[in-house]
Amino acid sequence: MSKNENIINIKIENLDLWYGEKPALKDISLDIPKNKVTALIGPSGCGKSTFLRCLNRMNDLVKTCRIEGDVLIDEQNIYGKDVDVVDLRKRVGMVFQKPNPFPMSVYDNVAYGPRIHGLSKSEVDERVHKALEDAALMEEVRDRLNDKAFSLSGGQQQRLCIARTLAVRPEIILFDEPCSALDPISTSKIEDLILELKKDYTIVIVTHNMQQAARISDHTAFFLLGELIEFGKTKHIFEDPQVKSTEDYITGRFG
Ligand SMILES: Nc1ncnc2c1ncn2[C@@H]1O[C@H](COP(=O)(O)OP(=O)(O)OP(=O)(O)O)[C@@H](O)[C@H]1O
Repeated sequence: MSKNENIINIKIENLDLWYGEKPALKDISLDIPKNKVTALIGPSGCGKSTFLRCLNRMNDLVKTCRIEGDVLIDEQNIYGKDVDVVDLRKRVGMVFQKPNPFPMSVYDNVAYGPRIHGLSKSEVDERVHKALEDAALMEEVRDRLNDKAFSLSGGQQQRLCIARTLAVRPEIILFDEPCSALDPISTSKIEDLILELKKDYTIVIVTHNMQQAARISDHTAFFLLGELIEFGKTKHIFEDPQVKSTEDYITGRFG
């Protein structure tokens, strides 16, 4: 058993969310363990991305969105009045479905966050190199640091976005279907990387790919129509689900 086996990193309590009048999340309670990969699965529109975005308050950007309930990170309520959202998003990084590098060089993409946070030139340089190494991209871009980020392949761009996230040293990384725009080889590289990253980070990933959830996650949460139907160790969810709708979904009977 690893030293962090029982440490809860994110505690979600009775979370409800509405877009206008329409409920999108209903009374979700869930404990996300530290240094593990937690997968969020469920059919399209069930609220996975909405739930993920609650964890770094990305839904604050949606005017019609209203949230009730608590999200505690290391026991601090991130919806509390005194919370600095910029600081929160530094602690909780996010990688999106489509690689979204900035229109600048490979180096500047990764240096962007550390520069904004006021680090010195040598500190920035160290962060960029470490992040590119940790994102398993350095070998491929060592001689291309000044090239435009858009000149990289899709899979390389996604690892660049991961490096950009790592460079600000978050504690938690949220992945919203990070492989859906990638080919199988790039997907496998990102999966290997996620398994490597969980040693240092808590990871929450939305995926439509059942095999991917089974391969890389320690815990799986199954959502349906805005409700959390079942949550548990991935092995249990996939081999011995307790709820019929979970079984129907993972065996491909709907969704
Ligand atoms: N900005 C928004 N404004 C209004 N409704 C939204 C908004 N974002 C999502 N919704 C609605 O909330 C519900 C949940 O959407 P969400 O994107 O979280 O689901 P999902 O499970 O991630 O879906 P998918 O797998 O297709 O990405 C859907 O009915 C969706 O239409």
